Amino acid sequence: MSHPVLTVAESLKDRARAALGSRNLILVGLMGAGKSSVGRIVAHQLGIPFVDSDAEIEKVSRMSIGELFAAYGEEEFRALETRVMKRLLKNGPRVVSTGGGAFINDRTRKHIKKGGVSIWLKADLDVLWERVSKRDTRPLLKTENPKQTLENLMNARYPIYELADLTVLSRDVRKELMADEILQAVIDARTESAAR
Ligand SMILES: Nc1ncnc2c1ncn2[C@@H]1O[C@H](COP(=O)(O)OP(=O)(O)O)[C@@H](O)[C@H]1O
Ligand SMILES: O=C(O)C1=C[C@@H](OP(=O)(O)O)[C@@H](O)[C@H](O)C1
Ligand SMILES: [Mg+2]
Repeated sequence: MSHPVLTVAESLKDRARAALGSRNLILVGLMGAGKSSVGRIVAHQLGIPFVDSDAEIEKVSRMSIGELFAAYGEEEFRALETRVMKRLLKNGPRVVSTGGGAFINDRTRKHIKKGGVSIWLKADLDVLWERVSKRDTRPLLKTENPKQTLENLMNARYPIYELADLTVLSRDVRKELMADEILQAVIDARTESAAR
């Protein structure tokens, strides 16, 4: 017996959830790209846990990211970030939002590559600047010319973010739309690899 007419198209989230399987979905990209806020929505859509590596680092250290940088410096922060990321990626599926420098660190990037599907939220300088300039919580931008610092970070880091499995363009549209585009990218990647 066949039932073609009664087949209801699976929703975007069901298809993305099936495509992800037990892998983690790891959001990477520069400060202000929307990793933390959009990542939470994506996890909710998929019905899987959400973790933000910065929030987790703040929890284990009982310090803010700013306090950690001030007290121990960036190098120590990166070492802690590597350990925390390794632990967060052990069990999937989860949506894991990283801090902007995590994927740039060779050791952390290896854990990310092994731990699931990485997706780069790519944005242009003005979009990022408009967002990050509203808050002063990011220690790397406490410089004389923070917009120039952000541009320097873009130039240094974009070739490395390119190594992520997928890329989605982050721009000023509703965060829910950004989340849908991420789900679609996960589905498309699965379909493409199955077709090969
Ligand atoms: N698509 C979007 N449209 C408008 N504002 C956004 C969008 N995505 C993120 N934001 C805002 O930009 C700021 C930085 O976002 P956040 O999720 O913290 O980025 P990240 O974790 O990548 O640094 C937040 O205030 C957030 O609400
Ligand atoms: O780009 C970076 O090196 C950093 C990004 C921050 O996270 P967000 O990208 O979520 O702002 C935070 O981890 C820290 O301030 C360092
Ligand atoms: Mg964040």
